This record gives sequence, C-alpha cells and structure tokens, in this order.
Amino acid sequence: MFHSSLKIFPRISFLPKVLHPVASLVSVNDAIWKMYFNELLPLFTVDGDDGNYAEMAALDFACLQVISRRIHIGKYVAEVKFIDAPQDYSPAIQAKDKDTLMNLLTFKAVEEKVKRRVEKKARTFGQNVMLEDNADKQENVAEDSECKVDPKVLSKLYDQWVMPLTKDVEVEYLLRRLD
Ligand SMILES: O=C(O)C(=O)C[C@]1(C(=O)O)C=C[C@@H](O)C=C1
Repeated sequence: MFHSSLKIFPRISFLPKVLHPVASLVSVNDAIWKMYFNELLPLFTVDGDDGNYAEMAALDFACLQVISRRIHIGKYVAEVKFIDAPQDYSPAIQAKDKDTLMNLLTFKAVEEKVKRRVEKKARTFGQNVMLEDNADKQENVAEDSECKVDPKVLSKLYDQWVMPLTKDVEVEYLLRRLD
C-alpha cells in the first residue's frame, strides 16, 4: 500500500547524468538469459517436477534481475576507467580495438579477490543454521555440503559468466564512448 504522508525516503528530483547517452544501447541480457537457463541452473538443480511453477518463475525473475543489474553496472565502471585515463582508452576506442580495450580494463588480481569474496560470502550467509555446534569445527565456518548452494558454484558463476559479461558491457560501452 502506498502512504503518501510517509516521507522517510525523500524523493530524489535530480539524478546526475553520469553515463554517456549511448549507455542505453548497451545490453547483454540475451547472453545472461542463455547463461542462466543453459549453464547455471543445471549446476544446482536436479531433473524432476515439484509443481511450484509460480514460485520458481518469481525466483528466476528475481535472480535474473540482480544478475543483470550487477553485470550492467559495468557501464559505470567503464565510465570511471575512461575518465581516469582518457589518453589510454581513446586511441583503442577510435581504432575500435576490442582486444586492447579488454586488456586495459582487466585486473586479474581484482578478479581473484572478487571470486574469493563471493565464495566466502556464500559459505557464511548460505549456510543452514544448526543449534548444535560441532566442537571440532572451526567456529562460524560451514562445510560446503551444509550450504544451501555450493559456494564453489557461485565463485564459478562469477569467474565464467558474471565478470566476463561485465567486461563485455564495459567494452561495448567504451566502443561508443566517443560517439
Ligand atoms: O573492478 C573492476 O575494475 C571491474 O571492471 C569489475 C570486474 C568485475 O566484474 O568484478 C571486471 C573486470 C576486472 O578485471 C575486475 C573486476
């Protein structure tokens, strides 16, 4: 229900335009859709029919939305990188050189940290909470088999799809950045 008198969150009437207008043309949603249904779901589902179609459709929709939002944040990341070093990016943009752009915007050490953080978060927040503590077990660290989703699957999701697609978004945005 909408409460017009409730003004906890004031409306933002002015949002600064950070991105170049071509940003609205950049989308990898088709690739995200294919990745989600063809590659990701088979990693943590089993064949069968539990009949929960409405709930599943709603959850798939929510997952697709957050994955898409995370990946398209790449437009902002690319803009920051361009503003920081236009002298590095401009020649490659003018030459439409995708490989050089990809090399310029790739930071392998950051990617390794992202993967490790995702795995740790999944292990921490995705564990099934049990009352009885196992005395031998290190405190607050769940075994992978005790987690709702295997933390390694989530790190793989970032390694193989989320970060590569984020970088595709960055490249596609940068290619049009000087239009
Ligand atoms: O942090 C950055 O510089 C990004 O471009 C984001 C990101 C990611 O998707 O997490 C993508 C590419 C980089 O190689 C590292 C990380």
